[in-house]
Amino acid sequence: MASYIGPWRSPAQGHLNNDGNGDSKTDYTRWRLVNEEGRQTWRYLETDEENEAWPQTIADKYNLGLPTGLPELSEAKTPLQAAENGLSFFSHLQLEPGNWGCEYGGPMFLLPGLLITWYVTNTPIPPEYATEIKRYLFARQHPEDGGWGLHIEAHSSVFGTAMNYVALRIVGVSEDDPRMIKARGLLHKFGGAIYGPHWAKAWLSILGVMEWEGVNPVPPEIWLLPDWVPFAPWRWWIHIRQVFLPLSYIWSKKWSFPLNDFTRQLREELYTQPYNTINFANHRNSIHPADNYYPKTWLLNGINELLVRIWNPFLRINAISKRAEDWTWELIRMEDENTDYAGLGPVNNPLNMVACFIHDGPDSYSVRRHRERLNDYMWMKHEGMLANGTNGVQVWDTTFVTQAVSVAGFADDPKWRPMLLKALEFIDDHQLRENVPDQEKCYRQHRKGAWPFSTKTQGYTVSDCTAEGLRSTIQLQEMHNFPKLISLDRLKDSVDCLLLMQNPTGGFTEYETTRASPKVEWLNAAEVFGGIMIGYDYPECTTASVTALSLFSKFYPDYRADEIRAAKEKAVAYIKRAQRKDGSWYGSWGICFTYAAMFALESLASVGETYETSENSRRGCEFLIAKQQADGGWGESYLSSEKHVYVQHEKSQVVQTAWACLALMEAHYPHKEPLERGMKLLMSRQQRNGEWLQESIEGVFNQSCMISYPNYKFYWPIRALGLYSKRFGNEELQ
Ligand SMILES: CC(C)=CCC[C@@H](C)[C@H]1CC[C@@]2(C)[C@@H]3CC[C@H]4C(C)(C)[C@@H](O)CC[C@@]45C[C@@]35CC[C@]12C
Repeated sequence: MASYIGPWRSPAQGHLNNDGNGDSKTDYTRWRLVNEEGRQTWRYLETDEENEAWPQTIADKYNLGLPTGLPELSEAKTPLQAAENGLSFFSHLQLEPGNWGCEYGGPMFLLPGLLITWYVTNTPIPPEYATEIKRYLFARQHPEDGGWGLHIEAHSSVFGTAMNYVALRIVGVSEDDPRMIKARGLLHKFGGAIYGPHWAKAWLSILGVMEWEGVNPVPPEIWLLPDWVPFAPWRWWIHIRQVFLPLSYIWSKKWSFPLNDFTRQLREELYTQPYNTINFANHRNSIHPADNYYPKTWLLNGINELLVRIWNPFLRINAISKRAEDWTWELIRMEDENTDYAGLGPVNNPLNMVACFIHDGPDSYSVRRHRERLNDYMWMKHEGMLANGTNGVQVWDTTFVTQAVSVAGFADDPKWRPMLLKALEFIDDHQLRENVPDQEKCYRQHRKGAWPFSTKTQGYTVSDCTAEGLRSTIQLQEMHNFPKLISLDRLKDSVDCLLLMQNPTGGFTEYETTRASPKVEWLNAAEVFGGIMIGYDYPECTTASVTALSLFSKFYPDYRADEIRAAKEKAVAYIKRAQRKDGSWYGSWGICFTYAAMFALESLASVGETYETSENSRRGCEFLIAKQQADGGWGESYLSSEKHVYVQHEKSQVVQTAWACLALMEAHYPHKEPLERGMKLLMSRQQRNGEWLQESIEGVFNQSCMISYPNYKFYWPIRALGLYSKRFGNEELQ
């Protein structure tokens, strides 16, 4: 049977080991994380000379799961000693430009999209990548049923199984491999790939193993709607519109990779009946219940019917389609140029590459630059190679590390100053200094003064990243006397930027102000994600903005004082409205109620509302106290995010214990005993070299998809342990 042999250079056979499952494994001592001004890529050193000349760093070893050789530390007897031991370990993981790096995996639909893109654009996949991608995907296959889900902890679905099956075939795994037989068996039990959601169908059509008739319409003409139309696409949530954009271009062209032996073979594997006998048009709306997290509305189904049965065959006018394609292409080009082809994220970027391949041709600059840039999304870990959810977590992590050191009381200790100075330099380097050219034309939010989530190259404003960048800078420069690398004017720019991000409701969205009514959610075609069509108010983004603005006004009370006061008042009113009857807040970006409680209670405290003075603060604390487990810890399942109710995790989690304790301490919760028990749990899970081990997944997006924040297990416990000692003294716990 045919199987795909990629256009790769021959595998570096001498460097392949066996991973114990019969699969080959690269030599992990040859991998290096290259970090050029925050741009992170992994390199495999082919020759022994190179390998000797360029030793692995501790961070390389740690990220790869190799022994770091870091020593055992003297046993921590107090929370402060535990915080210091934690920082001691974590400081070794700082990278040369001053940031911290980490995996940002979790979603199981990113890597297949990248692989399909590489395949259809004839991009060589380095053999060491292929070997490690194989290992990662098999490591993440559910052993019970052979499938994959939406994210690493999710139940198997058609989306996860069909896409990852294809991914493994692209990297050269035989269809006769017993694990593939099992996966295919499950896929067939689900009814085959025709029961996948919209995005799966679109990717498979691009690869040429599904027909475009099976994909609900993605008409580029919608981009020609005047801007005043309440549901015009520029008003949609940024990730959805930036994915819809290249997809609409590709859909309009009905572009598919030309059939070859490999894709012909895949067509036989993905379905339960011969490919030529499938009426794909009848399956546009076929979706397995395992994938149907958010069923499409009758309105969207009705629109799709009209588009397919009337508009497409009879009313679609070539001249208008051409204008729409030209305009979508112009927007794709602007996104690529504004991000130096790094893109907003790991779904729109590969799709943009396919669009460039179609428009500019295989050897164009745009395709070549995308080819280089897609590597920015790849990450190596002990299980193999995966695709990250962004091109890194650089700014976000670095700001929280500096804050943890400050809150824990270590920032004035000369021992930590070189580390902090480098971190400040990184934060300085990645503040966004200019708006993008033609900001209005490409519908971008103001960004001068903002901080992004990852790097300045990606360059998208994120409200809470801006807030945290501002906060870290003020802490280091004003409270701990670090050099003023970031001028007051630049701090003012970031405040201006934040103020521009507030919605009339008082709340803050993450990337942009809300541009449309929640009714646009009726047009959500994704099926696997909820709350994705517009930018909503988020408690985390709002509370982080309030906390940062409060700190800014403390040091610079005269700058836009009335506007900041008014913005904070409106924001606090929103935070109180968003609080549920039981005292909790639903967290959208971390799991879940525990995460939101930390940001909410801290922001209330920043405006003087604490347990003693505020009913909202009190209710927030009581909610958390009721969730503390017998072992002193807190643990919340990712199912909270999906179900919108608190779901207890079977085991207390270090990260959530730190969040809950920080929330209570920031709110000045008056009883020490629950906090002491929380500290004991954090200390009991710490290893002798100061590290904490990975537990369950920490982050989420779109309510259903989980995403990893591995550095949370370091800086949140350090911050909590340190703050505890500040509040209650440096005594041994009984
Ligand atoms: C196109 C789709 C549906 C998937 C691609 C993934 C992205 C939607 C998300 C991957 C990273 C996210 C989660 C990103 C990460 C940081 C958060 C945050 C913690 C700063 C949060 O407080 C505000 C929102 C975030 C920016 C995020 C939004 C969604 C992602 C880009």
